[in-house]
Amino acid sequence: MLGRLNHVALAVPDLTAAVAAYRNTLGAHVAEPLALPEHGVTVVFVDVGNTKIELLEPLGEGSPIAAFLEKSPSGGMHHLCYEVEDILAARDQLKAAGARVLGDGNPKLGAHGKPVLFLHPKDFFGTLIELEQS
Ligand SMILES: CC[C@H](C(=O)O)C(=O)SCCNC(=O)CCNC(=O)[C@H](O)C(C)(C)COP(=O)(O)OP(=O)(O)OC[C@H]1O[C@@H](n2cnc3c(N)ncnc32)[C@H](O)[C@@H]1OP(=O)(O)O
Ligand SMILES: [Co+2]
Repeated sequence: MLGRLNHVALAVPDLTAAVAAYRNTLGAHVAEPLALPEHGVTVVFVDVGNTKIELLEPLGEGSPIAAFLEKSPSGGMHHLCYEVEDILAARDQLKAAGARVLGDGNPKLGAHGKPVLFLHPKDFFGTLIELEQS
């Protein structure tokens, strides 16, 4: 089922500061911020060659990462995103195996304009998993 690691997401309290640190201190290739109001975040992708780092900042009320940042005010690793060839087949296989698919279970378009789903962190040893259709 799992393909390549598409990105590792880091929730940050201040996206501007995180972009400056990655661009200037770490010398990384940093893309422009992308507001995703339907997901309650603003994201910036950092290309590190073999995968991407997704820097996430809350956007608007009720952001799904607000509670995470309340628990970890300086930020932290938020989720891993794996690519899957067929996200609906993957979803059905995971549900049949008893995994919890978050939301209404239907894929939404993510930051790359491809369908994504999330799996509950409690079902995967404390790590929030995102699946993105490759
Ligand atoms: C899709 C656009 C973009 C992209 O890449 O294309 C993105 O990635 S957007 C990313 C932001 N969107 C999401 O994260 C959507 C999925 N997330 C959720 O549905 C919630 O955040 C959820 C259910 C994971 C947690 O919700 P909430 O924080 O309100 O619930 P709790 O505080 O009750 O947490 C329950 C339990 O889970 C632990 N938890 C929460 N978040 C994480 C996390 N990121 N990693 C690991 N564990 C997490 C939390 O600590 C609670 O544990 P407990 O031991 O019960 O205290
Ligand atoms: Co993501």
